[in-house]
Amino acid sequence: MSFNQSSPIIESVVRETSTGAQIFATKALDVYSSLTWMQIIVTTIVAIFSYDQIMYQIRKGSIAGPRFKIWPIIGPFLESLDPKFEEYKAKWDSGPLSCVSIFHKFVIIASSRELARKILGSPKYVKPCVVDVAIKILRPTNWVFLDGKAHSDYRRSLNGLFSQKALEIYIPVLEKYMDKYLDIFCDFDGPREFFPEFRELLCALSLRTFCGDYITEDQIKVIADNYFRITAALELVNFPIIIPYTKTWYGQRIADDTMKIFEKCAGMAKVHINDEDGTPTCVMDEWIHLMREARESHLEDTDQKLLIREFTNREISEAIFTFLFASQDASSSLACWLFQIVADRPDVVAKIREEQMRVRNNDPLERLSLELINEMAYTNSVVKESLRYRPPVLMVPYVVKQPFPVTEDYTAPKGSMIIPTLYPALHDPEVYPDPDSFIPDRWANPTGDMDKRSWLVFGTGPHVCLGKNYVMMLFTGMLGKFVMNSNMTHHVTPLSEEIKVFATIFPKDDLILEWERRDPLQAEA
Ligand code: HEM
Repeated sequence: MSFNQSSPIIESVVRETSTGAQIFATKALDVYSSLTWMQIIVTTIVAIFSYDQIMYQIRKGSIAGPRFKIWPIIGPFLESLDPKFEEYKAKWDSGPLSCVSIFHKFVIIASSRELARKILGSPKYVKPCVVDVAIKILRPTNWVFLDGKAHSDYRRSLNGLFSQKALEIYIPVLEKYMDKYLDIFCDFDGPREFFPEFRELLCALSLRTFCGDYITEDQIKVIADNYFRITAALELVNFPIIIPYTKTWYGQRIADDTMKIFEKCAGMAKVHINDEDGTPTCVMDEWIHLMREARESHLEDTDQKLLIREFTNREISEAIFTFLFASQDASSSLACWLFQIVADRPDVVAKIREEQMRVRNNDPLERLSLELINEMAYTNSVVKESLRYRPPVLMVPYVVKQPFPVTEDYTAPKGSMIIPTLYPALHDPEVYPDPDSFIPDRWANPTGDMDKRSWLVFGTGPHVCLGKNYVMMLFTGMLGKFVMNSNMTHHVTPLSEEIKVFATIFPKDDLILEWERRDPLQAEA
């Protein structure tokens, strides 16, 4: 007997079942027609609320989290619009795995070093979570939405843009703008908030690294002034539909205008490299140069062809936009904490100055190079410790692609958001003794895996930060130069050490600094 032939037994079961179903349907209809509208509405609401609570209990299982969803359906949505560091910390401290549920989203927070690493290194189960509007703002064709092999192939073609050889190329441009901004800072009259100043500095440095001289001062100013709208539009909790004159609408307009600027720059870079046989000086040049090299050599080396393909100006503009997006907030956060921390510690300042003069053979005018930066071991330790002590990225949201056995006792359900947290991992006393103290010297002789597996500032696994070497190079070079050539005074307020969350983290008083020029060859004043 085949599966699609019916037997008498099955027929009778079907007959009885359908009679039962008919009776049930008739009864339900009777009950329904005897209900008032009010009763129907109340019953529906009770059913939805009960479903929401039951689903929460099932997904929560044994992990930490509120016993019930206190605010039905929305959960802690209102709190998440104005995130507080202390609330995050309380959540991390509540257990290695904890949860919240906001609307239909079930969110799992992993706050131990081991779990954070496990999640970031499990591309089979998870992929980076992007907010719904991100597809509209960054455009659906953007490489950041790729997953699995498509993502790793694309990444291989981008890695060359941040290789040691490529970083060397960007240094002269970076140094020119570091000098320019240090002059601006020293010319300011008295103290001022440096949160906006550092955001502009970092935006300018990134845009010059990415687009070189193809981008104009005016375009940089417009992007720097409006960039905060993009950050606001891509916050984790935002309305998924773009409504005119809302945060997401402004964000999308700024993103579009910025990508149009980048597209034009990419066109100019192609002319410079391909038609004029020019030398690369920025990321766009280097990208086009790598494409050209691959094109010219692919006959002998088929692997090259796989590695570098022909990218359109539009594709380049979209990728460069993601670099700006990935770098802007995190780098501004690092700048704020780094300069606040250093300005507060004269002993650290003295050591940086001593090292700067030593590695430059007492010539403060020596231009930066990768070789010189690599010799600045102590200055590099200060940057590293600042990143550990105040990691700009607290958490990295991922989404579960298939049921994920995170621990022996808990499997994260498909579709839930899972957030490995970096701050607790970088403050784990097992790896970083006395974690709440700023101790750059801990990096002189790193022990165990503190600078390897546990170093989660830039994430780990297939999505590890593309710009991590660039960040260390840029900030080591910049800190050395700024500390050698200026005196910084931090005007401490009761909020200086408090942490404000705006995508990344910043001092709550927006960092009040005052700068004055210093002659490194003069004896210390
Ligand atoms: C202090 C500065 C920075 C910090 C702390 C930082 C941190 C991070 C973190 C935590 C991730 C997620 C990694 C993961 O999911 O495992 C990431 C991803 C990424 N970062 Fe950074 N980042 C910084 C600066 C930059 C810069 C300057 C660039 C670009 C030049 C950049 C480009 C990227 C890109 C493209 C990704 C996504 C990589 C992928 O999905 O394959 N970042 N970054």
